[in-house]
Amino acid sequence: MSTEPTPDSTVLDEYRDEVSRPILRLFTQYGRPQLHWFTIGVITSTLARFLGLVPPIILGIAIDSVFNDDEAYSLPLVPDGWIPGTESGQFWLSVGLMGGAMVLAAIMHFFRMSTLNLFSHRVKHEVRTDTYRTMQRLDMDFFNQMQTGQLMSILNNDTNRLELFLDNMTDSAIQLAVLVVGIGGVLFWMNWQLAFVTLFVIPVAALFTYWFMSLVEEMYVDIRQTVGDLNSRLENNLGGIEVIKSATTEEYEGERVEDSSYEYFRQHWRALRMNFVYRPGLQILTSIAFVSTFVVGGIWVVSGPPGPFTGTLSVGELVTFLLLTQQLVDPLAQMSEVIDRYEDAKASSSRIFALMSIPVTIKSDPDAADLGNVEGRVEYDDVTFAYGDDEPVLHDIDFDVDPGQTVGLVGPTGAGKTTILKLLLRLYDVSDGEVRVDGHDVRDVTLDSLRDQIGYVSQSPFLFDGTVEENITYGAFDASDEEIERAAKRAEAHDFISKMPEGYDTRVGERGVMLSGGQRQRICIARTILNDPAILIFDEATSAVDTETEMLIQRSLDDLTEDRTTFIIAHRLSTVRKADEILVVEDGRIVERGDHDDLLAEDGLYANLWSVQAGEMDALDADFIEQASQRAAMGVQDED
Ligand SMILES: Nc1ncnc2c1ncn2[C@@H]1O[C@H](COP(=O)(O)OP(=O)(O)OP(=O)(O)O)[C@@H](O)[C@H]1O
Repeated sequence: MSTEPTPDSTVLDEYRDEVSRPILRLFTQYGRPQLHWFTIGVITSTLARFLGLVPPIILGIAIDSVFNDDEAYSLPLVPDGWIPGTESGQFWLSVGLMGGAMVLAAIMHFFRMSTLNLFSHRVKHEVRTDTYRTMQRLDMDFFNQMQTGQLMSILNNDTNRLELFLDNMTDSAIQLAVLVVGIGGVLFWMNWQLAFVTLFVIPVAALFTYWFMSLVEEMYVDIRQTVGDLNSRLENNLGGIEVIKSATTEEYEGERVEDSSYEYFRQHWRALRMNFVYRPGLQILTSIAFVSTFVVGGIWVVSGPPGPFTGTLSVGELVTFLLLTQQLVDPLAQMSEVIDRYEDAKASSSRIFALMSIPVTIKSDPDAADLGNVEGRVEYDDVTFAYGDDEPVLHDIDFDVDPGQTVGLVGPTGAGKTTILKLLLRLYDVSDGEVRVDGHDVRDVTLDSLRDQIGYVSQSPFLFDGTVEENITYGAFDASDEEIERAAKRAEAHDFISKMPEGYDTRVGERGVMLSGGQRQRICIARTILNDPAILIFDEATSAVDTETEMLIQRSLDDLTEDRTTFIIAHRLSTVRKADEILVVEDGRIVERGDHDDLLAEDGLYANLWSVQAGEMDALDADFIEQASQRAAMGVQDED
């Protein structure tokens, strides 16, 4: 069974170790704004528990004074003048007081549950939204290392654990505190000697609990981590279900899920086994308290004070003692659940706070200026870049682009083309050198104002689950129907959208699965056009559409790109042949630059790539080549 730490567990562990007192922090940071609900919850819970003590006390008094006639009827905190003189009056007073206390306790329980649940749900809501907001601002490096399933597990499972802890545990802890203090007080007030017999278990239970907590703390951290690992595995597999089916690896994946699930089971079982010792242990302790009280009290009532004890004990007092002891037994035995939830919540909140304390390096400087509307001059000044601590993938990248120019980036796969443009969006910061837009270093302007000026159609177009229209208007939410349609027409998307059953209202499915790759690309292009940025980046944006559609898209984008700085990354060299300048990237360096004709004349890598593409066509069917050359010739004539 694999217990290798996942990369994301090491990222989180690093920061988790620095999180101190996560539960206290949870209360101070997120509980404070909801303090009023918490306070009402604590007060009503306390009152409800105290009211719960009234019936046994009244019952004891009634047994001794009304039924046995041993003692005068007297109630604590009630002046004797208020008490009826007749036995039947005292009987009905007892009934009324017990009934009243029970009804009041029920009302208090209603308020206790409503307020504590409101408190815990609000805290959970705040923690979850805050964690999400913080998380989405973290650096791309972080997302590269973390698994989506782990993040989902923090946002969902861990925050749910907090809620479970906050409502149930707060209530149980209050119950326990009130009962220990309240019952302890009443027992001491009634008969301090017998109270010692009943309550000696409390310090023993506290020591036992401390021992248990110190043993299970780390186990709960491991459990939370394995839940995340299992989530990641499931998330990965569901995302790759097509690959699994086509590679017929269902059996293999079934085993991998089984391994992850078994690991979760194993970790959980470890903690549960400890619980199996702790829980009955507590039960034994509380039973000892009950039985000892019964034995000592019983002997006392029947044949006078045993051993070192002195004074008298009535039957009513013993009944009250036993009923109250019984009330203490259950909550004490439930302590294990409280501890369980507490440790779980502690592990969860330390993961949440660890995530929140991860430093963000790609952020707007406090003195950062607003970039405003730009002309579109872009300069790369001797840029070197490495992902994380890896070897640099870009070296001495140096080029200038005038406003309105179109620049093509070509080169072998993995050469660094996409990375170059990610630096312009400031998804990563350069290791050395500078990237400037209109003369401003991208690190000196606010991130939002920079990214607002840039439209990026990525290599793997991403659509949100929603309608076509929602996807096109993403980021330009108040665009009119005409604007949406115009953008779609320019992206050559309007025709296929109109043919869909519900047109622009057609749902695209998760990640746009109900559309073809080319359709997804065109919707992403329409989205970018609608946002109307000054700088456009098309990263293999038309790689999934056929050459004819690509030509049509290019033609309709011509006037759009005319006065905007445009970067086009393409493997299909015909896509960039019209560019003002083409940068040929190889192994993270710009090895050639110039326009199409210059580069062909240079007879270097570009010319080779061009011949390879032409060479591939030689190997194709003669008819197709004939038609394709005619189309290519048409495209060239158009360009001319
Ligand atoms: N997030 C990342 N973390 C670490 N290395 C990365 C990451 N993304 C890319 N790389 C590496 O950086 C190098 C350049 O990748 P990049 O995606 O920029 O190449 P590219 O020229 O755009 O390739 P392609 O044409 O296949 O899209 C590659 O060696 C790649 O493995």
